[in-house]
Amino acid sequence: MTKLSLSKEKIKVVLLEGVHPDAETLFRQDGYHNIHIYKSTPADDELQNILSDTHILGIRSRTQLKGANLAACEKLMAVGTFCIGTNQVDLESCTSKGIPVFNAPFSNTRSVAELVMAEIILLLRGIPEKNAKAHRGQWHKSALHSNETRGKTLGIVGFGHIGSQLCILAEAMGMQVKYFDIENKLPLGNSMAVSSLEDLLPQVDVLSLHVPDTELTRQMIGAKELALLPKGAFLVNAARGLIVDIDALANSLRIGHLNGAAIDVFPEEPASNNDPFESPLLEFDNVILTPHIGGSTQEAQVNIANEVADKLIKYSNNGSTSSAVNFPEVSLPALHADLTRVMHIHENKPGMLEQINHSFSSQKINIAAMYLQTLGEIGYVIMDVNCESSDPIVNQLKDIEGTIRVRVLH
Ligand SMILES: NC(=O)c1ccc[n+]([C@@H]2O[C@H](COP(=O)([O-])OP(=O)(O)OC[C@H]3O[C@@H](n4cnc5c(N)ncnc54)[C@H](O)[C@@H]3O)[C@@H](O)[C@H]2O)c1
Ligand SMILES: O=C(O)[C@H](O)COP(=O)(O)O
Repeated sequence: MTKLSLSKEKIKVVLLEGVHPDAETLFRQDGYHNIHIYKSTPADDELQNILSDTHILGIRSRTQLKGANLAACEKLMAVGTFCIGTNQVDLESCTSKGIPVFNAPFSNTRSVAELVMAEIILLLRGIPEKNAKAHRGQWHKSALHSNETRGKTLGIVGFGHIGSQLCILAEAMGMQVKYFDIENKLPLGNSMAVSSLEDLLPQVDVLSLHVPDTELTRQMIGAKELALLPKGAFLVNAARGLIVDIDALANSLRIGHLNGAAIDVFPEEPASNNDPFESPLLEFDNVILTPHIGGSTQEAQVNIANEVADKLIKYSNNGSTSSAVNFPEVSLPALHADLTRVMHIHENKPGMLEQINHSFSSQKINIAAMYLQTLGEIGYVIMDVNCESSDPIVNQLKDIEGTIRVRVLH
């Protein structure tokens, strides 16, 4: 069995934010027992303390791994975001520290699309308002502003995994789908691409957002864009809170321009279920408010736990970085019993390989196999070698200027 330079007993795995227990099970089955589980994100001081000796960290969308938190991660080897989004992590800093970040790019796609489809039906029937009134003892039987989905136009912003999955569900319900994406995307079924957001907005009955949180998407739906939607339209946001100007949305609902909304994500979200939730949208009966649960189904959480834990374990056990979001991707075979695997993460600049090769030849170490991949500023080279002790070569490799990290498997 392959031995890690740091034994599995010593590798500290921290799983925050109630990551599904299947992840812990997978780590334990593989021999990792130094596992620490937290239901939410600890407060900043405690978090920094926890992170100071953590080797493998699992988070969901809430924990911010930036600035001081990331600076506290002196021993961090790999990060798993047990969700789709990775905007909560400073990916550039992770890369420059030689830390690969893994996510689950489509394990909760279906869950989000189903929730959004359900919300579209409820909004078009005016259910949120009728439900709220019924809870207050008011009977509101009326067909006014109550419509079928069939024949209505759904505008989708971001035609990626979730947007396109939603398109399939919406078309099955008889909706006409029009979408805007910054990339050229294949129109599925009868859907039609629209060349700009401004062109899309006036054409839709319901607008649903499925873009990541980036500099380009932050506040992409503000007062101007809301005004371009037809009077009586609906907005759904199950993407990220900062994509919509929430005050402009509240204003549009207040003046009766929008007829309702379904919002799952907010510019500021409570750190845990014990913290209060505040939003300018609380006053509106015609708004469905959900606590960022688009991907929170048993099916999705089980899939995510297994997918991300598996990627983290593979990286720790054999160095594979397949589907890392910020790192050169290398898929490695199992290490031959007679060999030692030396993994060298370095700044991607001319002359590195020459120096690495020279280190091995000067110590008369035969290289049995070599794998190399680079991505932007970073290079990752893996050598399976014949050597009695790895300490001398590791020390020599660490001395090469531009070396970020060296790991060894026996
Ligand atoms: N509410 C939840 O629980 C939940 C669950 C999963 C994902 N999400 C959010 O949903 C987002 C989308 O998920 P996905 O899996 O579909 O991602 P994806 O990467 O598959 O698709 C995103 C699409 O948005 C497009 N895009 C990016 N910038 C754009 C811009 N400025 N204008 C127009 N299009 C743009 C991309 O080209 C891509 O096609 C995630 O980034 C995440 O933030 C939320
Ligand atoms: O990015 C995601 O996948 C969603 O926002 C879900 O995040 P969560 O796991 O924190 O609910």
